[in-house]
Amino acid sequence: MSTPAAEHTPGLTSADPIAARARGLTKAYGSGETTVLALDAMDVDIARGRFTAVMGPSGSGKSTLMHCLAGLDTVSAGRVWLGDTEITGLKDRDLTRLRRDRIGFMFQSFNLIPTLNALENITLPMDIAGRKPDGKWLDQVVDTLGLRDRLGHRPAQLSGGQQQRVACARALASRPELIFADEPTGNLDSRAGLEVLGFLREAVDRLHQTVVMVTHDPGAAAHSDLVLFLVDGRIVDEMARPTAQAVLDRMKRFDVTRARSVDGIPAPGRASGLAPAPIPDLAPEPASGLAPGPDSRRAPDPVPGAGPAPGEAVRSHEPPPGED
Ligand SMILES: Nc1ncnc2c1ncn2[C@@H]1O[C@H](COP(=O)(O)OP(=O)(O)OP(=O)(O)O)[C@@H](O)[C@H]1O
Repeated sequence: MSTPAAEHTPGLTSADPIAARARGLTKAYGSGETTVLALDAMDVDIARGRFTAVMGPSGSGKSTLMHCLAGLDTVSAGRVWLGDTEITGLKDRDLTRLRRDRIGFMFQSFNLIPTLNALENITLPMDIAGRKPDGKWLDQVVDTLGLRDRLGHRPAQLSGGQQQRVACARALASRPELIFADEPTGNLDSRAGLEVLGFLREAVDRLHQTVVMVTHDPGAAAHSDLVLFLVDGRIVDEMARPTAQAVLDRMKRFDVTRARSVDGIPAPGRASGLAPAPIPDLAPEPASGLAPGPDSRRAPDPVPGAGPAPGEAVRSHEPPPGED
């Protein structure tokens, strides 16, 4: 939503400290007649220490927003900050370091390394960065997520829910300023999904982490403190203390609006038959050059569990937290 600075910016009351911020955030894909405006001059503030959900119809720009806030994708216009650091304009190498040190990622496919046990997977991003885990914090994360007796197990020896908990612990382990979760329950049955949402909630309530979660599921969004609703690359509404029913009702209204809009003039950010964006491929420490753009995106790995060998971890299509 592009709002004048003096007005309320979605995601925040004036008293909240800010974990991430975007102003005039614009992302266009393609050029000329085939241009798709995925984000349309968006202003947003992500409150620190809170759980924010991002919802909206398919193609509304949710993943693009997450990628741009996380510095996984370049912006076409506008500015993005992580805390006080402006990330737009950072060199690729600095961006990589910032993501590794300050951001945690959780994705739909857990992206664990099959040959490493749970503990090794959890600490892998820090190992790659040459950082020693904070033992006390790690213990707290492991216990909060109920993984204590599973640390020596490899992913194949864990249930889907346990694997996602390991992915959650990996995102939390370095105590990042901000955790981005893209459909983190998408590959889980409802019980395991609920469990993971409960852990994300606890990460915010007990461990004082900040979580931004993209989801299609009103039930998942109901675990958040605040839901931001996107339509055609703009934030059109927000809902504090959401319930699943209230979120569902709000989403239904978008369907009606969109159906009307399809009959008439297409909305600016409407998809032009393109598939939603897969997670971009990220190299570990790019030697130089440009931040990963849309062309660097690869289709997701179709073979579940067929993750890369340990040495290839950083080339995965869905970057483990801070491991990019
Ligand atoms: N690499 C790309 N090249 C061209 N267009 C893209 C690319 N990535 C995304 N888009 C377009 O940008 C718009 C927003 O996509 P995005 O993936 O952010 O939406 P979304 O809300 O996350 O969708 P979904 O809920 O289906 O995952 C869509 O119209 C999409 O087709």
